[in-house]
Amino acid sequence: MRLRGLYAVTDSQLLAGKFLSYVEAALDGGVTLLQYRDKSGDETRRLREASALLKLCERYKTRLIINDDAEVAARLGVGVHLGQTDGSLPDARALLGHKAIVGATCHAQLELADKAKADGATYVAFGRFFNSQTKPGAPTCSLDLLSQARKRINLPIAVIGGITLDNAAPLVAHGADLLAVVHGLFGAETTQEVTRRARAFNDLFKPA
Ligand SMILES: Cc1ncc(COP(=O)(O)OP(=O)(O)O)c(N)n1
Ligand SMILES: Cc1nc(C(=O)O)sc1CCOP(=O)(O)O
Ligand SMILES: [Mg+2]
Repeated sequence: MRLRGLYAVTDSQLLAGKFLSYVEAALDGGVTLLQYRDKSGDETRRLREASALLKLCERYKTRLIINDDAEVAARLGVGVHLGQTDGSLPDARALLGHKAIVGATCHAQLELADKAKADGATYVAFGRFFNSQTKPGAPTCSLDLLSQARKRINLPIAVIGGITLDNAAPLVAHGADLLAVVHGLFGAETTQEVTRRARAFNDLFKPA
């Protein structure tokens, strides 16, 4: 499977009261990867919500990724996204097997991407590219760094941080494969608008 297109990332606060309906609306518009990102620390909730997302993903033939938690990913048989302090990537790879998607945060550091690749990552993620309501304090990353990464790293590249339909096109032009988006997708007033945005993000990958 080619990892290219919209990478929808959930946010428990933003999606409170509309979690499954908004995620399904995004899946309707087309999602290459769906990341379950929950920072509540409530493991029971995490397993319950991730299981519900897995059912939806199976219906839409979308791959599910669990943020931070390789154990939950292993229980569900899905992929994981690990930041620099989220545990060992080689251990996660060993736990999940060679077919699992394992992503790694590389901030704005090419050396971290080299290491992630050597450790068995499926994709590398750079960010944040713009002001982010979800994670305002994340380190910043430039388009120039993205171009360098594209030349140097032969893995799918995810980009993240403040991405919207208005600012995403240059990221694709500079080599991004996956647009990882929270607010720019789910910060919509209606499910119809979520679906429209998902379609429009995917359209950015179509040849002109
Ligand atoms: C696709 C993608 N890229 C980066 C991140 C950030 O991961 P991390 O640095 O571990 O920060 P948290 O998301 O855990 O707050 C991500 N989740 N997804
Ligand atoms: C979870 C996350 N990680 C980032 C990084 O730069 O590593 S930015 C970010 C937040 C993404 O949400 P939004 O699309 O609302 O900005
Ligand atoms: Mg993390």
